[in-house]
Amino acid sequence: MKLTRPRSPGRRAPLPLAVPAVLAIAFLLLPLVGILARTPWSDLVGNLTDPAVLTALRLSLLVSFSALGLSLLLGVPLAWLLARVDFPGKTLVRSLVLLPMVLPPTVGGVALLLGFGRRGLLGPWLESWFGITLPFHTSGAIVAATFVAMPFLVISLEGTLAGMHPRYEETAASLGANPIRVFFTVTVPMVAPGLAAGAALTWARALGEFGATITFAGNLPGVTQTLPLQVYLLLQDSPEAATSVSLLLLAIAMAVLIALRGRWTGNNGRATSRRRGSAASPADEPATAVGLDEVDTEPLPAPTELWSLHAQVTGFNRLDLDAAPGTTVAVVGPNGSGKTTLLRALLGLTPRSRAVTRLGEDDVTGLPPHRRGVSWVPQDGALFPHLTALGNTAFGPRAQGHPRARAKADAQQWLDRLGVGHLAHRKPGQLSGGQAQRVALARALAARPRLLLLDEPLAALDQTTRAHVRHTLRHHLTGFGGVCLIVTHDPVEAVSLADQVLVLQDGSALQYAPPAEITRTPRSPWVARMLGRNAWPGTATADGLALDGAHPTRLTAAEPLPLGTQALAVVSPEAVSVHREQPTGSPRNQWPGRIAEITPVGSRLRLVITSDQAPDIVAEITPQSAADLGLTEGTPVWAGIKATETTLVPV
Ligand SMILES: Nc1ncnc2c1ncn2[C@@H]1O[C@H](COP(=O)(O)OP(=O)(O)OP(=O)(O)O)[C@@H](O)[C@H]1O
Repeated sequence: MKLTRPRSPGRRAPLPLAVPAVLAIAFLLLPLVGILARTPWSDLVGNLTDPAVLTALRLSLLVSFSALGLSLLLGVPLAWLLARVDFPGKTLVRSLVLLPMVLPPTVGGVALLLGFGRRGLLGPWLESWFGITLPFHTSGAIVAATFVAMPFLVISLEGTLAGMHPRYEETAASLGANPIRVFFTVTVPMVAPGLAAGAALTWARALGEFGATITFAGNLPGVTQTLPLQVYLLLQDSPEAATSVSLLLLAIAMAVLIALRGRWTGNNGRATSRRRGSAASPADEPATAVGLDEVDTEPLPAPTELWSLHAQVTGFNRLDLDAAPGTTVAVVGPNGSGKTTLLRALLGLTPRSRAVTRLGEDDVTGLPPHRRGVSWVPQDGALFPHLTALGNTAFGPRAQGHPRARAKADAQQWLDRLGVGHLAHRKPGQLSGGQAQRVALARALAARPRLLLLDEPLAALDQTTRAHVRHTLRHHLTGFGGVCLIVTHDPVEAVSLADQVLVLQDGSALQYAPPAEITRTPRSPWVARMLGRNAWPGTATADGLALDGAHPTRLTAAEPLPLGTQALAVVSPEAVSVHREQPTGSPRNQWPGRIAEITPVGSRLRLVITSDQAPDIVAEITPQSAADLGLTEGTPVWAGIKATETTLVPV
């Protein structure tokens, strides 16, 4: 059955736009139709196989491919520089690159004469030092073609490079690849579509070059007379032959455009990884919890090497961090508190924070990222889209100099351990979110790091998958002999994965303690709220806390602090009792309020109670109690907290 694309409503072109648009098409088409209409088809073969035409064709191919080669040699580094490095005068350099595209080619030719001609600025030097004379020489035609064509390569590639997120290259460096290796094994393959598009356009432009060539290199048959120059000559003596050669050039130009198909305009399906969580082919298995756990049976080897972490961080982050081998540290903190900056400082990737870092006995502070032994898994995994899961995982061992076969065997082992060995041949775009996370972790571990940095490893996963991948992660981190830092916004992740929790605020460590201690005595309202607890700041009184803020409330606690101590009153939501009437008796702290929100949390309901007399109170009750009390949003209630359930934490 033939499927037709449904017409979207309201897409009909308005007449005032449609008419000039059709005229524009006719305007572009008519000259081309003219060539087709006037081509002497019977003499076509004869015209195109004329020795002079063949010589010009050969020369054109030589010149255009040489110009392409020269453009690649010079233009690729230039595009990289423009896309990746900030330097003074960058805008000027970019304008300079664009100039030959807008300059009349004959003016370009004159400029080349004045630069490289016999009497130009550089010409005499070229002649006396290297014996090179560009004008009236094939090399001159190549220079002219390069001058006008190279901008196409630079502009196209710069756009592609700018669209490629640097985290791929940074991840590659963290796996041990030096900058040259990163460029050739990650950057170039990932920008290949843009590079190919730019190269094809550059070649086509060089093939069609006329004005700069005739002005700078002259029109010498067999030396500088390329096809376009020959068309110009033929037009005077033999217009029919000129039409035939024009047709040939037209066919070549059309072939290039058809091969590019929209890549020039950016619809090139750039080599970026697909969104996580969506399977690519019907053969893809869904990332079901069952699927994930069933394959997760491979036992882990005991860590063979142990690496502690000692870091003194200055700059935006100001903290000292010490962790024993095998410790998993959850890094938590509000947005902008410096979690990612801390990770990047440990990788040596940011000047915003500097980390004096010791891993085991080795000081890695002065080492470039690829020699630190610090593996980084960025938020989306940043799997290289052009490599299979196996290729991705073998990347680290290969970068560290292991032979291909051994690197692959090693990679397969790691994939097996993480339960994704059967997906080794898949490209990242064909993996589900959970599978991709496991491959990213396998890749990081296969690089045998001394410090592992995971930036929100589970953020992109849905709740069910997250629970299972978390379980796997915990399992696999037990076999890791270095320190692992996990940035997370998820309290469950922090508490269940980590041995220590590092709480950051404005770049500094607010608290660094085991999860149980953080849960029991959070040192900031933010952490308490993140962990789902009530935390109200205030000043210690004789029997509790005078709460800060607009509420004149005093809170009674069973174990008061010395008078005047600044402290947080921490109360777990389960300890808040909710009543429809003012409770008599037990709770020492009780306030009237209203239910502002009801949200399910697992098998319980979380209530937010607002009150004129106290800060917002979070309570957790069973759905049965909520039903018995007839609670809905807006219901007036009384909240009660026993003095024994109130912990005071000095801040
Ligand atoms: N390249 C940069 N140049 C200048 N400031 C930056 C740069 N990168 C981050 N910042 C700033 O540094 C601070 C810390 O940023 P960072 O990304 O480390 O925070 P974060 O804790 O990871 O935040 P989030 O939870 O939102 O990811 C923020 O105020 C941010 O705006």
